[in-house]
Amino acid sequence: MTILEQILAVKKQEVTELKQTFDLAEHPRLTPICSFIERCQANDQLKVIAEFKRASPSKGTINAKLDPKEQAQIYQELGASMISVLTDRQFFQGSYQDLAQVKQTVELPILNKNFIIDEIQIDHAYSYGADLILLIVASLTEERLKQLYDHAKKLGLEVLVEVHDESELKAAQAIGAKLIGVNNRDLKTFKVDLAVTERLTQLINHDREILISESGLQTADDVARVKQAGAKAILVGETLMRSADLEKTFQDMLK
Ligand SMILES: O=P(O)(O)OC[C@@H](O)[C@@H](O)c1c[nH]c2ccccc12
Repeated sequence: MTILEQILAVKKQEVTELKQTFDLAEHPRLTPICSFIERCQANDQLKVIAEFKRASPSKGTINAKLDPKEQAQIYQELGASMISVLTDRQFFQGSYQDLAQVKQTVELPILNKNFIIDEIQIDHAYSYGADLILLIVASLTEERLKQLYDHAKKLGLEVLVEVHDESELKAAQAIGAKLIGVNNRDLKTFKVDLAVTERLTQLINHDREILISESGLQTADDVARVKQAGAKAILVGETLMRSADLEKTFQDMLK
């Protein structure tokens, strides 16, 4: 079994549990939804999506000591346009508590990073204050992708649709996705290659689709490369979570 298959098996169990324990009607959302798309449309500046990620299956523990509220506050002060919060417990050491705390701390859109396979997970994320959810094309059939996308939109959420190759990009475009995340990391092999962004950008309709380059970005050269390729935003996790001087790391990456 690949890691992705292992993760999806755990998600199936979580969905069964959630269906028994969680009901959106009993946990209404209290905060309005904060749009990322509007921020992207406001100006041409490259947007930074800063991620809170304690661990990952490919890297193990990245940084288990950081407090999500403090980290999110610093991300906001340094100019991040959105915060991404991993909420998977088993593989990424995250939680919905982290998400709720980040949402309470900052005035930025919050992206819930998880492996969504069922509507109940979307309801749950919505209830905890997520403004955007992630849908990973590689882990869904085209039919489920469309159903989950429509469910999220009905709640008023924005959806980041993640792709890694041409056929996945086609599937994202077929459902009308506006926010397209090109993951430079292959979720099956964990290999990172920024050429994935450079390849897929050519198939994107940049007038109506927003390209977000995700994963493996470390240096100013990396950032310049995906920006040059047409990325409107970058999603950075590990580099920020390992940084001992976030101000310098932001400056270094964006110079
Ligand atoms: O830590 P990195 O290499 O900067 O990557 C961040 C982000 O792109 C990565 O965490 C990610 C991209 N797609 C995902 C899907 C699920 C979990 C995590 C991810």
